[in-house]
Amino acid sequence: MGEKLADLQYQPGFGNYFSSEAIPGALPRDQNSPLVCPLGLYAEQISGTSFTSPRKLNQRSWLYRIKPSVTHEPFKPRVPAHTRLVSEFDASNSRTNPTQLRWRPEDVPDSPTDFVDGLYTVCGAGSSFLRHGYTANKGMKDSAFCNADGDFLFVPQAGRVWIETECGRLLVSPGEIAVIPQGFRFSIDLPDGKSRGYVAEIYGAHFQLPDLGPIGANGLAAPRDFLAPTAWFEEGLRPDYTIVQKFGGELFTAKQDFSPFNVVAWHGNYVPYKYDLHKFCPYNTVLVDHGDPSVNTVLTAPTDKPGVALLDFVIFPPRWLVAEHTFRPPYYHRNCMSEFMGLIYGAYEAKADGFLPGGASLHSCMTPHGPDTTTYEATIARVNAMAPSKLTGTMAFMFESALIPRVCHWALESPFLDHDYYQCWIGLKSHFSRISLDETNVESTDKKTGASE
Ligand SMILES: O=C(O)Cc1cc(O)ccc1O
Ligand SMILES: [Fe+2]
Repeated sequence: MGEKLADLQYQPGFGNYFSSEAIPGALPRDQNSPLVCPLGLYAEQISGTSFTSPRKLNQRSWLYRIKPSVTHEPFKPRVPAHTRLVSEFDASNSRTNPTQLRWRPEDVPDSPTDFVDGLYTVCGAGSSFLRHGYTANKGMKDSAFCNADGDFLFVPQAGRVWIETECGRLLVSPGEIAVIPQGFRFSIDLPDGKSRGYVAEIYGAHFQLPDLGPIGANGLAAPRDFLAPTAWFEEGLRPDYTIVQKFGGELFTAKQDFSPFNVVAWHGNYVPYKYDLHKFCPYNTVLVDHGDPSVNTVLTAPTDKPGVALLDFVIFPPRWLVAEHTFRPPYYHRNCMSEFMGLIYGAYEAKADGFLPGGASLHSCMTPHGPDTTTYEATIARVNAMAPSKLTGTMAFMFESALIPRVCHWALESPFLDHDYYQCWIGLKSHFSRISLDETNVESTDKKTGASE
């Protein structure tokens, strides 16, 4: 594994037309599909958008491989069937639940579990948007996974993942994310022996960088910080290799006698990629009021309605808090969008305890939520000492979606479900007084911080 980890090369850029050769000269120069390809390779196109999608949305890549991906035995339903993977959400496997839900981190199992076995669905909607988690303690051996249904956004939380793909390899550490678009075959190994994380799956859309509007041309996630792999291939016989294909929410397997990672060169703009969340350039309040979390959007998967996301991937990274006479933690709110949150490390600003790294919370459409009692009381106790402060050592994130998720039965019955979650708000007491103290507070806050002088 150490040898595998060394010297990984990436190509920077988001949405670029990349090209990469593991052997110089492997890429046809003047056309995509020559009569005979250089080095005797097969040409194969992978289309991530319909052929006729508008040019600015069109995504496809050309792979030049030792054998084409079609060379395998027929697909058969996978045995054993996967019990915790759901994609058609209905009353048989899930229910809606408007209450605030929170889960403690799942344990990584003791029994040998690779990424495919360790992938489980927490919640989702229709057949169009899902959130999964995974826990794994062994690499995928002689097998590759292919999601024919949609794109995977990986958010490892503990333990790195080594992802071999048809375009090359990605090493993804907690604090980084990776996107494996629909249809790419990939295999996951675990350099640290085990890994746990979150996965969002989207159907029918790909991730884009958000528009920056009045922020301007720079800020948030910079295109050059996204890294695509460079061509890498395996050759030779692999007598018992299995392709596991998720297709219509069900798993199928097919045997072949070679590695699917046999692409010697490729070019195109449909690629897996990774991004280090620590490179995010956050924008934030510099005078008053807590801004909406959309300002921290890393990637967005749009719906047809302008500004309405199938999935926004939003982060809450380390940053300075400087707002004056402002309640700095998230405000209390209800949202027509549904919010699934996870914590990669540290503590989240709205929850003093109970929201643990590796855990998750779900505040569905119009379900009220906000800071817990401890956070609220501690914040207003500091009303006269609001010096600039830095949030450090934390990385939380949110999958925010226009769809209303159904929650899988097993997730509602899980021993990791925190039945006392509601208690964190029960202690919020009335501070109501008919005589407002606001004006005096404002004045003393500004004087004490010195920040506005
Ligand atoms: O609910 C949450 O903690 C996420 C969130 C954070 C924030 O700063 C503002 C709104 C919001 O939904
Ligand atoms: Fe929220």
